Amino acid sequence: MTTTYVLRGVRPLGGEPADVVLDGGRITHLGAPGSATPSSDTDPGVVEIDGENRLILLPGLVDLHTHLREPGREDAETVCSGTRAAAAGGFTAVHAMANTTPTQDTAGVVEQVWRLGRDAGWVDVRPVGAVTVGLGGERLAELGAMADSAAGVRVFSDDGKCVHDPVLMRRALEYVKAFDGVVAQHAQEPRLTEGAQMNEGVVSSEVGLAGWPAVAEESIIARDVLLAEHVGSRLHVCHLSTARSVEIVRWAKSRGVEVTAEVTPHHLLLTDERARSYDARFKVNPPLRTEGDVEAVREGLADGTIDIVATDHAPHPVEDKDCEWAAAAFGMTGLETALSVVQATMVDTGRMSWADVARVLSQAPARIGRIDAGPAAQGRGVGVGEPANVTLVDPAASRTVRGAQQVTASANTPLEGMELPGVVVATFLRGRATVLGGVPVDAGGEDGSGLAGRVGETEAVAS
Ligand SMILES: NC(=O)N[C@@H](CC(=O)O)C(=O)O
Ligand SMILES: [Zn+2]
Ligand SMILES: [Zn+2]
Repeated sequence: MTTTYVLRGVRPLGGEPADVVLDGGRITHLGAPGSATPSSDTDPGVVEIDGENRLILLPGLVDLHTHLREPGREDAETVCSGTRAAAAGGFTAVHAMANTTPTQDTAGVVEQVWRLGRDAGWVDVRPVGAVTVGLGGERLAELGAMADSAAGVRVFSDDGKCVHDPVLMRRALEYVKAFDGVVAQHAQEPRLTEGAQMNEGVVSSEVGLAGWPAVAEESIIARDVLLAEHVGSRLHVCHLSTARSVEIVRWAKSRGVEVTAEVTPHHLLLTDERARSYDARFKVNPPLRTEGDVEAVREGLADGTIDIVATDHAPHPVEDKDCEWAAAAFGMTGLETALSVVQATMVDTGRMSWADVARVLSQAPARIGRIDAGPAAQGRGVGVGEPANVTLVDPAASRTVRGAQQVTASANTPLEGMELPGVVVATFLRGRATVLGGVPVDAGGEDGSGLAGRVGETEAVAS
């Protein structure tokens, strides 16, 4: 039995209140409050949720940059735990980065990750394919075979490492054109960042940690937009973090280069001042930058120079983070807090509307990853007839972030103890609830069979 969900008095994209019905995996009704006819009084297959004219209905969030760690580092995260965390954060699709062990550089490995995602049933998992064999930066991986596999790879990245050889980068850009793919570059000139631990600047010299100059990122982005223009291909810039990176992308777009760019929630919120604590939760690649950089990435996101927010969710086990700064791993979790950080930095500051949030966290990432078409389309909005991939958010609620209480298997959040606005109340994947009452629904598989007995939680939402 599948459940019909009637969402009463919800605000699609933050607009006027409406009634929305999710039935048979699709949005079947969107009308004025009171217009939805299915009722739980007369039909046991109907669950009603009261949005109280406050809850915001967004298209399911799509992450272009997630590290799920499986295969190889299941102690940090698995496809199941990571995608469950994604659903809790309001996501219905994630792109799983290729820096696994073994590397996602063959059709076999990307199909394995894709299958694990499908069996877990929390979100659609779109594996990213490695650009080079083993992320070694020497030989192109089998890009075509990964594109043609069941996983249907469209995004290719050596993330964690930079494709620094310009000849290889050029070949990759040329190659992916054949299947409308995109190369997502981790822009880090390796020679300029040898031994680097944090942003190079006033703070790094004061705390005595080796600095990582902004130009190490900017020089690669500048080179890559020129290469993308030269070969007429699509380039995506991962986790852009400096003011001049924004300037370069703005310039490239003004020339018509097919470049897109992402910023992470942590680069929208935090600065390198955090490194003064020597707390390795703030150690990340690229590093947290300066106040001026934070202002520039916010401005770039608001004016469309930066296309999307991507989490770069990078879980690490406690022994790899709770140690001396220099010995700690780079990376922070982000799936469960991304939407709240965007609300805090962009919506509550008046820089962006909720429709803009839908664009940068769902529609644009779905388009870049080419998952905005086909039967399992994502990021298409909340119109009648669209697949029922939607997220219900309470913008007036807030919570205090506790890494140990998050759904992800790792606790390395840089937001520990921070109070953030916005709570994901419910997430639906093709009409099946993956999260209800703010809690993941352990349904398992596409049939939603696990939903029986969970209706009580739904009533808690409605009351
Ligand atoms: N962002 C990080 O600091 N770490 C990422 C790699 C990456 O995104 O470059 C990881 O895989 O841990
Ligand atoms: Zn990276
Ligand atoms: Zn990453």
